[in-house]
Amino acid sequence: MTADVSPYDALLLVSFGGPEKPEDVVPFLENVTRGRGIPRERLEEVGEHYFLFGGRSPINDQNREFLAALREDLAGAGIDLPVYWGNRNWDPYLTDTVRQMAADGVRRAACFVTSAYSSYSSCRQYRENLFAAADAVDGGVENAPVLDKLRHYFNHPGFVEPAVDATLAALAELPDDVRDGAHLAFVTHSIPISMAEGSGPEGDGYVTQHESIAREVTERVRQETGRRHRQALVYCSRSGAPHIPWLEPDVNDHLEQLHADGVPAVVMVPIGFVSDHMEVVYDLDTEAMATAEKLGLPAARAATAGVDPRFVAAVRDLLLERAAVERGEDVARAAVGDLPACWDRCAVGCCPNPRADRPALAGA
Ligand SMILES: CC1=C(CCC(=O)O)c2cc3nc(cc4[nH]c(cc5[nH]c(cc1n2)c(C)c5CCC(=O)O)c(CCC(=O)O)c4C)C(CCC(=O)O)=C3C
Ligand SMILES: [Fe+2]
Repeated sequence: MTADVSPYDALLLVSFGGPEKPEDVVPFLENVTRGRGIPRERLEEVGEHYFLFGGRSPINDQNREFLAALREDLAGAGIDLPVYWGNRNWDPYLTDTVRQMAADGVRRAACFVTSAYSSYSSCRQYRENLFAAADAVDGGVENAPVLDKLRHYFNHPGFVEPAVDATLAALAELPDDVRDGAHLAFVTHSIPISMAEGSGPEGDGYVTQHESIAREVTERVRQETGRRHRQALVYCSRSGAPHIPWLEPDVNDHLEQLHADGVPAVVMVPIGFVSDHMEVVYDLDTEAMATAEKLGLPAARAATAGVDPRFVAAVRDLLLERAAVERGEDVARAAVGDLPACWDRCAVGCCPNPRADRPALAGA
């Protein structure tokens, strides 16, 4: 593949956003949960997670690092392309960034979202955010840059290989006498079951995609260690009203169960997340680690992809792949595991909005 990025003249990093100081926490939570029926007690509890870390989420700094790494990677490959960054829930907001892109004369940008899987929250909602940002440009969507969302990358080798190495490193942290019997707990964000059922073009995409990668990482770990560790997909960060069912088991309940079953140790592998943001440093490193400690269950947590050079290079690969597709060329799409590489444009009914039909970009 050549380093031809045409028809793109910019890359846009799209992320969730997070608060940076204590005064930001409540307005940030209001942005996230506007119109979503999250109980007040849950918001107060989550606010406390942020206050425990000084009112500052790590996510924006992680995106700044990722941006710097991306720019370096592109420059190193001889690609001269401006890289922008915009968030759904906090400054820099996508609407401001897309306005700036329009003012800078950007015509067509490839968008990389810091969320690897299908679901309303992790895909269509970002597509709605992209539409709203384009629509907020003077003159509306017609005058805004064309925004193409790059395909899901949960099964891109640049995302999976760092997870394998991180799992091996976490296993190595466990005491020698419990390592071989350790279970792997692959962790991702819980979502409402109705949202999970509607995810992806055929439904159940969220769980199916995670399960595929959990199996692939487990198999690659076996190839390295000669051990087939038992594994399960479990969930963190359940929100919403208690009467609405969300994906289970919760990681803490899972740890209790492992302990009750006599499992000697566990490695938590947060395959649902691309960096060590609040869900990871609070829900796993703080809360789930406390559960493991209380149980006397040796536990280690695998690192997320973060700025691993292979993950950063995966963004370049996805950009060049999509650019070639848009130029009408044949491309080989990198993918590992038992699912094929994902589609470029989401199907019409993919990951429906549970509340309202809002316009979204980057669909068929
Ligand atoms: C699938 C998924 C991902 C992974 C994909 C992706 O990355 O997009 C994700 C990531 C994140 N979620 C984050 C934070 C929050 N998520 C919330 C609430 C919710 N998340 C949901 C789903 C997801 N969330 C859902 C269905 C809700 C209920 C409300 C709604 O229907 O939207 C709430 C409200 C309080 C609460 O109820 O927990 C907060 C504060 C942060 C920032 C962390 C930081 O600050 O470091 C990140 C990266
Ligand atoms: Fe979330």
